[in-house]
Amino acid sequence: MGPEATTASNLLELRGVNQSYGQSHTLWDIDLDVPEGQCTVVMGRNGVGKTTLMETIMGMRNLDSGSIQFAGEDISRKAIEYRAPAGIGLVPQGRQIFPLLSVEENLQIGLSARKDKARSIPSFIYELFPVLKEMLGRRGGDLSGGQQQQLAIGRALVIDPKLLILDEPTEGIQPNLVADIATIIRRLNQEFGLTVIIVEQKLPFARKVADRYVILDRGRKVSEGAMPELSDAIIQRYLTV
Ligand SMILES: Nc1ncnc2c1ncn2[C@@H]1O[C@H](COP(=O)(O)OP(=O)(O)OP(=O)(O)O)[C@@H](O)[C@H]1O
Repeated sequence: MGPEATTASNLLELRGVNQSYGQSHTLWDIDLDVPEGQCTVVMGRNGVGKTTLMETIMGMRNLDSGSIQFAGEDISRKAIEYRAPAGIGLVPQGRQIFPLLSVEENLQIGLSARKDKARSIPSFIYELFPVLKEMLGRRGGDLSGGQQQQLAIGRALVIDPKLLILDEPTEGIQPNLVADIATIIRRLNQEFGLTVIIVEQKLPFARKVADRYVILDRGRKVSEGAMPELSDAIIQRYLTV
């Protein structure tokens, strides 16, 4: 970044984060800056700790050491129940739609985490995803993969988050629908001003939606930068299987 570039302030900042599953040390000394209003993609081969990092940000995993600042507040020791109302929404890996509940009930589950305890689904969700409105009474399990992904994103949005985390949103989605998901993420980021973190394996998709990249390898951050700086040498070293 040249000296003339203005530095965006960080909505989320991790410093020296370590995390373990029992004896297995998974995240090592992670520093992560997530600039407000930008889309950051987290990449890396299978099993390097990407999902664990997202779950740590959500408060689903305890820190061994280090700190997490969100919107200027230290949330390192705050419980998971606090983090959604504070403004962090998660679209989990595999989507985690409740198959026997209706679309409407799946969305209402997201509402319970709202700070203001609002009872109704914000109308912008149906503007973004008209198909959800048409299918409100249908069971989650009867939706197609692409529709379930829209439902999972809609459920994360009902809390009106400042930060939206999507863990492999294109996994198991038909290739022709992947572009739709890219468009949705772009809109959320640019029109709605949401700060976004995506975990993603598909490089063309990452290049399309993200401003910045971060690469993990065996639990450590090994590279980061503006998306155009992601070189073939880095791809070869850390991403190619
Ligand atoms: N609940 C758990 N208990 C114990 N070990 C776990 C648990 N979840 C993940 N791990 C281990 O932690 C490491 C990191 O896994 P994680 O799922 O975070 O990686 P990932 O980069 O998201 O992988 P993928 O791309 O396959 O989703 C792996 O070695 C995994 O086996």
